[in-house]
Amino acid sequence: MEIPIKKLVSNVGQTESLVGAVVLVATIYLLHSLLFRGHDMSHIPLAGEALGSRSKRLAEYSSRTGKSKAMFREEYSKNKSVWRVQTLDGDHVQIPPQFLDDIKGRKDDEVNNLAALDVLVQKKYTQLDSTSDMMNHLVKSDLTTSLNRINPLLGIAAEEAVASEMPACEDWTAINVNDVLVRIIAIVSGYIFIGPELCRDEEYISLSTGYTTDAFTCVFILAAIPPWMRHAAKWVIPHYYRIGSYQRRVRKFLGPVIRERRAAMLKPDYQAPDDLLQWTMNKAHKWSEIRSDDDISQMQLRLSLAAIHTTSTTSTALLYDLVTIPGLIEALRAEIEDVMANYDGVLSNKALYDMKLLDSVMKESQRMNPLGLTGFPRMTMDKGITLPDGTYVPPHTYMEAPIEAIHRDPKIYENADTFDPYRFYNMRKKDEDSGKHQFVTLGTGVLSFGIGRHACPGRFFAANEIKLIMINLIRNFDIEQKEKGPRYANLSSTIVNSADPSRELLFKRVRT
Ligand code: HEM
Repeated sequence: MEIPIKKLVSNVGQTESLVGAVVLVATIYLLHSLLFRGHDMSHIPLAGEALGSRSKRLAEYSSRTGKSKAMFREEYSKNKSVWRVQTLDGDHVQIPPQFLDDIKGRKDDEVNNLAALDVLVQKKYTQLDSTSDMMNHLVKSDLTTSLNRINPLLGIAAEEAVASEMPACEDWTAINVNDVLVRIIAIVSGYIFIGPELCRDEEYISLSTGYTTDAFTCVFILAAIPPWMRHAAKWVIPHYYRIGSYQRRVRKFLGPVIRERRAAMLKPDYQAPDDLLQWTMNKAHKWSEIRSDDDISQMQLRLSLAAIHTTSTTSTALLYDLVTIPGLIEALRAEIEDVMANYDGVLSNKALYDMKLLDSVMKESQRMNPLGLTGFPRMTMDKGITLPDGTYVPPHTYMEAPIEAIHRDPKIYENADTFDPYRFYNMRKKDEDSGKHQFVTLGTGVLSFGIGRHACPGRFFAANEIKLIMINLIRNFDIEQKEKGPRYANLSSTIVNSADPSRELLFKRVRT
């Protein structure tokens, strides 16, 4: 067959360009791997070494059939010191409980939580901000210290939100409890974050719940593809665009409110609202991170990211646990009625403190079902660190604690795989003075709120919020699992260990 000379010349040209391109890419790749090769971590044992290849280990880590959970538990029981898990984002070093005190005591320029959170939320590609100094300050110094004062408001908010969001349930009714809880928690949190009127606005509910869902869907999609593709890939992920749209919408929603409040604050007799938006406005001038009203609005979105789905998924997991333990709902109802009678029906901070079975069940549920297989994300900074047993962890290494496996450690807990509603209740009874063993108490045995300086500052608020919502659900409804059998399994893959949001529970009203 005759090949036209022109086509031949052009094919040769194309082939040469192709070869040239391949050589160029290969050279860049080689140079990149030589110049920016990760630090040597071969002295740290690798999880799944026996699988033989990186691709097999990655497949196991990201399988959707709970293989990563089994892997974390097995490696945890095998290793005495730190060990590594291979991920698409490099090796993640796992910290056993005996080193947590050492690491939590180190300064932020040695091990840093924000640098690790940036990796966790794929900030390089998503530009997502998780927390900030001012947000921590507001939650610690304004929200938590106000709990005595705002608890009655939180009680009203919880009662109203359960009443408005739960269907009538005159007979047994199947409900996707996670969907309902997300809305209830957005409204109750919003009551304190932006006030009783705005928290019920559908735009606020959509912003405060949707932002996290879209942001984390984007993060999970990005985390599942090789890093070199992420910058390009993000442009075809619809959730990526939505992150920007929430940021624009919150500006439009809260901008006029902030301006109105600021104008009203000039009037001498103005009673400023007692909510987190107002506390942010009052202190904005002291924080360099707040340069405009827009920054104040964006703070509310970031707050939702930290506060709403963490609390709703914790509550969903708790309800899934409650319904599988015969007699537990009745026992909790009896405790609630007793304590309420002692406090003339007022759900004060102290009354909630006295609901010790409820508190114990919440902590046991968190122990059995932490939201992640790992927690306590920390990044080593420029120098790397040497652990108490002499192991060196190089600079810029992502570290975390295998918290699900720690929570099931038989050396820490008797019958660690059994849900014991009275576990922490009994421990608290024996050890009453120390304040230990409460839902909000930190320790190396239950790490769901982290540990140390950067542990969750919102846990006191979350504890009261969950209690108040549970009190309203338990007093008003009988609750059962829809599909009989074992507790609904968690969704588990990579480091995720979330209550399955698609399952239903049955509710029947017992009190009108
Ligand atoms: C049950 C619900 C919640 C869970 C399970 C939870 C869990 C966590 C965890 C694991 C951390 C990281 C701790 C560490 O790295 O050591 C954290 C940090 C944080 N949480 Fe929560 N959280 C919850 C609710 C809340 C709420 C309601 C708020 C706000 C009102 C909040 C605000 C924060 C903030 C600001 C940080 C960053 C702390 C820092 O960087 O120093 N959280 N949370």
